[in-house]
Parts: sequence; C-alpha cells; structure tokens
Amino acid sequence: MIIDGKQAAAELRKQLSVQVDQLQQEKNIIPGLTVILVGEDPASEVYVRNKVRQTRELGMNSNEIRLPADTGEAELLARLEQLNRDSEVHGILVQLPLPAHIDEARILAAIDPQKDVDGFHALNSGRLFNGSGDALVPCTPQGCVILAKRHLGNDLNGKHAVVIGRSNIVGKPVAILLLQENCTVTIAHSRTENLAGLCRQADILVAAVGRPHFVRGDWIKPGATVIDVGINRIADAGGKSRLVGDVDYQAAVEVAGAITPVPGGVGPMTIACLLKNTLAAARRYG
Ligand SMILES: Nc1nc2c(c(=O)[nH]1)N[C@@H](CN(C=O)c1ccc(C(=O)N[C@@H](CCC(=O)O)C(=O)O)cc1)CN2
Repeated sequence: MIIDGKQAAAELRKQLSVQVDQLQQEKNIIPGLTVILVGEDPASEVYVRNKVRQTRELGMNSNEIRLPADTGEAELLARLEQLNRDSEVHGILVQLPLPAHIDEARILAAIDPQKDVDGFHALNSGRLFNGSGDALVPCTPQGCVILAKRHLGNDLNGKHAVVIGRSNIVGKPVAILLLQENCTVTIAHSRTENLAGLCRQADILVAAVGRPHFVRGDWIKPGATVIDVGINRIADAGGKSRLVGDVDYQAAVEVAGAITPVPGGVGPMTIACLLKNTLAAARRYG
C-alpha cells in the first residue's frame, strides 16, 4: 500500500480552512505567516512559493521577505526583531539552508518562540522533550507521525519504531513524537552497527539520513510501515534530474506493508503542518 501524502495534506488543509474561518468569525483574528528567504537556492524558492500560495489559499495572511545571498547576520537579526514585535505576524519562518556566512543557530534562537512555527527554537524543543503539550512541533516530524497513524488505524501503541537519523529538525523530534504515541523507539544513524539487522526489527521505519536509496529492500521487515523523509535530487540514466527518497522504493514497496513515496509522501505534509502550526500560534498567542 502506498501512503498518499498529497491526499493526506489536502485533507488536513481542508480541516484547517474551516478552523481559520472560525477564528476570524469568533475572535477577528486572521493568522499571518512571514517567510524569509535569503539567497536564490532554486529548491528553497519552490518551497517558499508553495508555502506562500498554500497559506493564502487557506485564507491566512502571508508575507514573503526575500533578501540577497550576501545579507549580513545583523541585518537578518534586525528583520526578525521587527517581526517579533509585529502583532499581525503570528508565524515567522526562516527558510533553510541559510548561506554559509550566517550562523543558523543564532538566527533560529532570535525568533520569538511563540511565533516559531518551524518549532526549531530551543524552548519549543524543550517543551516537546518534556511533553508539556504547548510546544510548536517541527513540521516534517508531525507529518511523519500523521502518515504512520493514517495507515495504522490511528494506533501506534507498542510498535517498534526505528528512526534512522539524529538531526534536530527530523530525527530527534520524530523519535520523541513516536515515543509519545507509546512506540518503543530506537534512534539509529549511519554509524550504527548492524543497521540492516536493526531495521529488520522495525514495525515502523523512518528514514531521515539524506542519502539516496540508503535503505535497501532487504532491510525491511515484511509488512512494516516505511516513512521516507529523504528528498534527494539525482541524475537518471538519461542525465535528467529526478527526486528520490532515502529508501530504495522499487525494492521496498515489494516488502513493506505500506510506504510513503517520494515525491508525494512526507514533503506535502511538511507544508500542511506549517499551516497547522501557524493557526495554532495565532489561536494561542494572537
Ligand atoms: N525553515 C525550514 N527550512 C526547511 C524545511 C523546514 O521544514 N523548515 N524543510 C526542508 C524543505 N521543505 C520545507 O521548507 C520542504 C521540502 C519538500 C517539500 C515537498 O513538498 N516536496 C515535494 C517535492 C517537491 C519538488 O519537486 O522538489 C514532495 O516530496 O512531494 C515541501 C517542503 C528544508 N528546509
């Protein structure tokens, strides 16, 4: 079975659109998201365009700030300070990656945690870690769990989840979210010994390593749910570029009980969950 992330994202957006209308009618609040893009990375431009379009389609306000690649850290920090003070802005997102001369951690720390719709600020990571319930949770991990639950009848209780990847943006937060769903979670990475054997024990396998086709078909337990977070652009035999995941899809689809495709799996859920976070920020703090 193929887990259709495009369909799941469309359904989530439909629910959010009703809630956006309600918030406006009941509290006269229109959620507002500002996205900052520094430089001209072509993939980032596509993601930002999609974020802005989908925000507007939901009836929320959307603002895009484009800055040249040589923008200094001080200039970016000043922009964030302004946005932090702007009561019409409920969500602030700085598109990653940033140019190398900018300290990413310093920038992410300067976003007001109440407006941190990416959920990357240490206060939101800490709240997620503590299970305090009021965290703004990173979007891709949220999307992974929604898709796994969608396939497994909303119940992940007792499943063994193996997460390959230990980034602050995907690996660690998705592991915490799975733990909150009562999974038994193992976090693995490229240096884990006998990684293939470990993956073969997984009922739910989340691949977030950033390496094309890293997970082979024979690493997958028959019937497992496979969530592929990878978005890798590779050249095919004819020299044309195409998008592939971290999992060898053709082999894995024969063994898995269900799998997310790339494209059309976790990616679309990332943006839908960003809209969800923007609405949540406006509701809580607007
Ligand atoms: N500030 C952030 N930066 C980045 C994030 C993030 O969550 N916050 N994640 C990624 C990029 N990203 C969102 O920003 C993102 C990546 C992919 C998709 C998506 O829908 N992908 C499609 C394929 C699109 C294509 O053809 O390229 C899919 O998988 O179907 C959405 C959002 C890094 N930066």
